[in-house]
Amino acid sequence: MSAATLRTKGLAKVYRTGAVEVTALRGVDFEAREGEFIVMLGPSGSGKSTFLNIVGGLDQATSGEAWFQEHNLTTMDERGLTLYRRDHVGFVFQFYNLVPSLTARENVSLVTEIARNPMKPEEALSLVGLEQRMDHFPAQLSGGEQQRVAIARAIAKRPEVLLCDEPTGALDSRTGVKVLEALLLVNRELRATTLVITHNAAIREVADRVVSFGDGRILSVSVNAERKPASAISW
Ligand SMILES: Nc1ncnc2c1ncn2[C@@H]1O[C@H](COP(=O)(O)OP(=O)(O)OP(=O)(O)O)[C@@H](O)[C@H]1O
Repeated sequence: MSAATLRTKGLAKVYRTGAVEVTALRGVDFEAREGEFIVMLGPSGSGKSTFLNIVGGLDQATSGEAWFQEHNLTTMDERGLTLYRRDHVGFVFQFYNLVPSLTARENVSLVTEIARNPMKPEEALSLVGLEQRMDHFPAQLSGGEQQRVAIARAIAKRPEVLLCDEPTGALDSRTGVKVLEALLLVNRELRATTLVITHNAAIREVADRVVSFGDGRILSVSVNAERKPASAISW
């Protein structure tokens, strides 16, 4: 069994806004190995995005620990977290956040220009099946294609960790399946540890493991003895 890429222990997060406190995470113990594909389910407000943001170095825990390989993210300063995000983490969100005035190729170049060991934008776009669309602007692409550009942008730096928050949330079933296929392919090709948050329970079938959140905790973890291909699911 390969070593843990991500690990948390007693991870807790309290948001304070003025006098109001919201406890988003209440002690989460978690481990993800190299190359694992993990689907995270749970009701709205159960802490999934907060968890993803902390292991992605976008937010700080209130207590507990989060580790990337041998690096403790919870004691890292801002600069360390910036380098961690830049060099090791790819993010994919529900809304693609592409620059409208740049082509697909140029959107991916934004990342490859600052990464340490990037692939060429063309290689990343080919991996997600967009070799014919590199010179199109976002407005000339469908929602699913725009999301695949966003995936190409996230993976062009060859991240060890790929974090996806509702990547198919804005897409219909057929388009969402294509996006899921792209995620599964890059997970296989790059061996990036991949965490996918979704409200869509059908997606659980493609995962190695399924983690269910509830009220700031992990309520259950299940292992899929058999994984379905994305083409076998719909919603
Ligand atoms: N920046 C913030 N400031 C204050 N409270 C926050 C903040 N971000 C999240 N919360 C609160 O923390 C709790 C967990 O939110 P989080 O977004 O992690 O849940 P989630 O499971 O991802 O929900 P969803 O599925 O709706 O995205 C919620 O009660 C939310 O209102």
